[in-house]
Amino acid sequence: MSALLAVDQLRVRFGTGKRATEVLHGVSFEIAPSETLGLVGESGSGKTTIGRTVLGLVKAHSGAVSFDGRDITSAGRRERRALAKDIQVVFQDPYSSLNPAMAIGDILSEPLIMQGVSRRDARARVRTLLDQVGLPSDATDRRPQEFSGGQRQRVAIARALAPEPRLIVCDEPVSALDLTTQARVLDLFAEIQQRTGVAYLFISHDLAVVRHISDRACVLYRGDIVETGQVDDVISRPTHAYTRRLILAAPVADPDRQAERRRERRRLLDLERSTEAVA
Ligand SMILES: Nc1ncnc2c1ncn2[C@@H]1O[C@H](COP(=O)(O)OP(=O)(O)OP(=O)(O)O)[C@@H](O)[C@H]1O
Repeated sequence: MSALLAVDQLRVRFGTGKRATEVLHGVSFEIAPSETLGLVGESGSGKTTIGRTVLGLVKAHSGAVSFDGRDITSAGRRERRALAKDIQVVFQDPYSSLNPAMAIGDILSEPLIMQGVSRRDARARVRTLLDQVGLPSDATDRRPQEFSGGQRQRVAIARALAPEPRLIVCDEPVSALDLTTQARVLDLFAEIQQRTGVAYLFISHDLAVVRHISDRACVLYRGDIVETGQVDDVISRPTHAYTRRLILAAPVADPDRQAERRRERRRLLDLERSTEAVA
């Protein structure tokens, strides 16, 4: 695989001196062009920190992150600006990620104009973007608060697509949406990938969501990747106890099976705790 993004032995620490805490302990993975890599793990495992490091918002303590062969970790301001076109982001909360004072047309055209695109071309591009994410063209004059959560997330996706990026970091982009809207937005991500060839680093705590969208998946546990593979293999043949627990945590309709899964999850958790106590 020739990697679009390569993360190699990434360590991230927050704080300094005695107060420094390491939250990523040497994480490595790659994403190929047009591929979706799902990054799954419980709250606090370090998923967002990985995404923010890829976006250049968090400094690596050691290790390397390279995009298309260029080292991102040591990129200066000018290189960062160039990379910002190639690597975009969609955040979890469509309510706080869009400026409520701006009309959708301005939200989408402003970054293009800042890149030197003429106002006229930017307007035409905004119409195409709205069409691509399934929003009506009259959305340009309306403000974010006039839209539902799912529609706002479509605007956020359109904004990420505007500079024609090659990678989008999707940080829990459907977690704030109801289940039906989640499925529609996930389908939109897949459709956009087919059309544009963009790659995704898809961060989620939800294994079902990761399974729906990803080609491969990495399981992150307390700052370490404990499992990597084709998403169906990771789910059908988990090798790490934490992955097994994660799978058992997903709800099933049958109450007897649900109770059985709960017991098995508790057993694995007790086993893990007793192993930690011995260590
Ligand atoms: N700026 C920061 N300063 C200090 N600690 C931080 C900072 N950002 C994150 N952390 C800590 O790093 C750890 C990993 O956080 P991170 O947000 O990456 O986890 P996560 O897996 O994305 O969790 P969640 O799903 O809850 O967002 C947590 O213990 C968090 O408190």
